[in-house]
Amino acid sequence: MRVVVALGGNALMRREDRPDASLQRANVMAAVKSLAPLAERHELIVTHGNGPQVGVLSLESINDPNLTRPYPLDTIGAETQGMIGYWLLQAMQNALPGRQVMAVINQTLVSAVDPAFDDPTKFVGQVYTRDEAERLAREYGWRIKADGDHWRRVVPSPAPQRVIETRLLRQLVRAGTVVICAGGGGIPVVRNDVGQLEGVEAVVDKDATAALLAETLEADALLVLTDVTRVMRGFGTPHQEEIKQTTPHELRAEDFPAGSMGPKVEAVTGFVERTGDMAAIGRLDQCVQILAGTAGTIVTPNATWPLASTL
Ligand SMILES: Nc1ncnc2c1ncn2[C@@H]1O[C@H](COP(=O)(O)OP(=O)(O)O)[C@@H](O)[C@H]1O
Ligand SMILES: NC(=O)OP(=O)(O)O
Repeated sequence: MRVVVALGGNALMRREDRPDASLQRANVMAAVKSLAPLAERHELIVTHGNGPQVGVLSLESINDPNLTRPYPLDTIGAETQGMIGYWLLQAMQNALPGRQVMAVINQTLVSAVDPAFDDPTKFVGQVYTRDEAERLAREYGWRIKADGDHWRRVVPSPAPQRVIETRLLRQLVRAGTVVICAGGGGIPVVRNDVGQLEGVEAVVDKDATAALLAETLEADALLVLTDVTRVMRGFGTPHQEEIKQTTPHELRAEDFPAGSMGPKVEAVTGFVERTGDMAAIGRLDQCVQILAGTAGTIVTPNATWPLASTL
């Protein structure tokens, strides 16, 4: 099977964690321990989030007295691909001796007139109190939004239209390489007036790019891996209930929050609708069981889809 997994930002660094490299590397090693059995049995493509890390590197750049202007977000996105990609690459190589593993820096085409540029929704960086966030917004010109009980910086997150390097990625996968790519949803780029690629100030949603990549690379399954066992109906209410197996039709009848579960549900729903294959959302450490259909929220084209026999 060919499997695309999207590794949640939470798996690498929780919002409230200190951003020390040692902590993130330990989290990456734990993630890879869970993913290695999938890579042993299947063609594996790994994408990862970068929201917390973009915030850290952006603040460093803002506070660098030697810079005339802070680094733009496309450049910071590339930095996070290099940094997280390197951690994942090394951990995968150590876990899978004899397997070819490659981490690539790559770009995702977005529309320069995507409405997301006027309505930032992607949370980046750490959490603040409302007062702190408002002070930073005034000082740095940030847009901020409530994230649960906290406040965070938000940046535009335009829809991914195409992963620029798709053909090369396909060749790597066909050659048996475990491919780490489209980190942070891919470096956001547009085509300028003369047809040249150019970076833009944005952070693409990695779940949305993972779904696009899964479709274009003809994956058999898309796994969106995060820190919750299953998607819940009535999340956070006394009546919340886990969704075990569902269909795009059923999921589209529910409401999920824009900054967290919403993009994941949209990604899996869209993939299943467009391809007729399976997708799932669940906990990283249960990825093997999720692929077998025995854990997570499994999304199939219809309720009678023959899960066990197909997987
Ligand atoms: N209906 C829901 N079911 C389960 N989790 C939900 C739901 N709505 C919101 N969440 C929240 O979504 C979070 C996962 O989204 P997010 O923090 O963006 O993940 P990641 O950083 O791993 O990509 C969970 O930790 C949970 O708090
Ligand atoms: N780029 C992105 O979607 O990152 P997170 O998963 O950390 O939000």
